Amino acid sequence: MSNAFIIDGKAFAAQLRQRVAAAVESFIALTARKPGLAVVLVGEDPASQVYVGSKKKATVEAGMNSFEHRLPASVSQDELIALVETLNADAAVDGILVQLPLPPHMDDKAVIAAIDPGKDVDGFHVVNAGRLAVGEEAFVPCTPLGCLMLLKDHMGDLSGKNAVVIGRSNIVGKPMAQLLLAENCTVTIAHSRTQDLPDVVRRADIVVAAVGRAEMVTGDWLKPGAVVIDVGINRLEPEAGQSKGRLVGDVAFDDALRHAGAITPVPGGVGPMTIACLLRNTLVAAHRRAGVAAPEGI
Ligand SMILES: NC(=O)C1=CN([C@@H]2O[C@H](COP(=O)(O)OP(=O)(O)OC[C@H]3O[C@@H](n4cnc5c(N)ncnc54)[C@H](OP(=O)(O)O)[C@@H]3O)[C@@H](O)[C@H]2O)C=CC1
Ligand SMILES: Nc1nc(=O)c2c([nH]1)NC[C@@H]1CN(c3ccc(C(=O)N[C@@H](CCC(=O)O)C(=O)O)cc3)C=[N+]21
Repeated sequence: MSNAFIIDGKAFAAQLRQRVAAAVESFIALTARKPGLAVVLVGEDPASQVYVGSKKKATVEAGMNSFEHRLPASVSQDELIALVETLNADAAVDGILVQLPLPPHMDDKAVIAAIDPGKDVDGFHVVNAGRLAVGEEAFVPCTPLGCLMLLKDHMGDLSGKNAVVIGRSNIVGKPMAQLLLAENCTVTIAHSRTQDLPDVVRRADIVVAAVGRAEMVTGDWLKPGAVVIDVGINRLEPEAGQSKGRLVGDVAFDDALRHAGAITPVPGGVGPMTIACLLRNTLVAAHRRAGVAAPEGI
């Protein structure tokens, strides 16, 4: 089999960000204010600091206000919730993102529950998860939304396709499965207790890997021609003489290339789409709060 098509998430994300930036200009002309995204980072986790930095840069580049709140890891859950409530009440804030994971003394669920569902641009609040599950308009988590955009762009109609989602987290696997189901796929959700995972994956026309295990999915697991979306972000140990290890996905990329029909790379695949979809959700939140129609097809 010839080499798979490489789905360029970075390029798709750049185009989406341009559409968002154009829509931001129209929003400002209409309402005389900028959409605003508040990002809350608790603690000093270096990977989280990098993500928050790139979110801020992308937000400002799209013409939106970025409000960054960095709190020490020692902050209490009540103090964090008090900050979230201040942001809920702040008219300049359209979207609120509390960077996960939170320090161990905090309960993610309680903090997410404090976010106004209308400002929950991560789509993590139970109200948004419930709306997605029953097919009502919802804020959809950015990573699965970005994966779905790439799939539809590459494949067109997804009706009747066999889709296997590996991973069942509330932020990636479960909402990804809901989105694929809404597109009329036949969806299987695999996880750490799944038996014969390679055989399950071999039946899939679409594979979404969201596990967090470096290069777990190998080429021989794939049905020839399958479309593979690799959500995993795993940092390998540095090689001799290097300070940083390589970033790899949950799929053994070079091996999968020889079996898949198409595949997203890591980096440059799903990651940039997550950030672009965060801007997209913030734009939509701003329109809803202002009571004006959001542009079509964003
Ligand atoms: N590109 C991006 O924008 C983003 C990337 N990520 C990355 O995606 C990956 C997944 O993230 P997230 O969903 O938050 O991770 P979680 O750790 O919350 O979930 C991992 C899932 O994988 C399952 N799993 C673990 N081991 C196996 C195994 N051996 N076989 C089958 N399933 C297994 C777990 O099963 P069980 O439920 O049974 O424990 C769980 O459902 C990570 O690498 C993360 O860094 C995450 C968010 C955004
Ligand atoms: N409340 C919350 N919302 C999130 O959306 C959220 C979160 N918490 N916690 C952490 C995860 C992870 N995540 C990523 C975003 C962008 C890239 C990304 O842009 N990756 C680049 C590479 C980046 C690099 O080089 O390190 C790429 O794949 O090309 C990756 C991962 C969002 N997350």
